[in-house]
Amino acid sequence: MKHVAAALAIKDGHILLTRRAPGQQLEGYWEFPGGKQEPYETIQQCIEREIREELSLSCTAGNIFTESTYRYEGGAIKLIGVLVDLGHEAPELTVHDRAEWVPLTDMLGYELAPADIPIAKEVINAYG
Ligand SMILES: Nc1nc2c([nH]c(=O)n2[C@H]2C[C@H](O)[C@@H](COP(=O)(O)OP(=O)(O)OP(=O)(O)O)O2)c(=O)[nH]1
Repeated sequence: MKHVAAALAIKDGHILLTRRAPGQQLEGYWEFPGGKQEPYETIQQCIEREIREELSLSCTAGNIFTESTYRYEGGAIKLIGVLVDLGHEAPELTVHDRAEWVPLTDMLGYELAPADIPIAKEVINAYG
């Protein structure tokens, strides 16, 4: 199964969500920044690389918070939510068309990628 790292950047009651751009799989859905784990990297290295590539930010990834398995038409993924401190710099988007710091209590009002919903609920329970 494909392992996908998802950055859970939580700060001051908000979380960073990014929107998948036109032309991508799951276009228009909001998600946690991140991407597929390469075989040579840890989940933390994967998050740090994806944050650099997608948001042009450097960060240190922390612990795994939780995981969710979801079966899309194209195959199943294991989405691994990793806590990350992004500091206060503004992201520069390279693959997404929007990014927003969303109040935790509003997160479920965004059209999240289906695999993200159980993780979002756990984040709200723990931090909301
Ligand atoms: N990055 C990220 N991907 C997610 C989330 N939720 C979710 O279902 N996914 C899915 C979308 C993609 O099918 C897969 C992650 O792949 P990716 O972000 O590298 O996107 P991609 O497949 O377009 O990348 P690529 O083949 O072009 O390398 O996981 C999420 O919160 N963050």
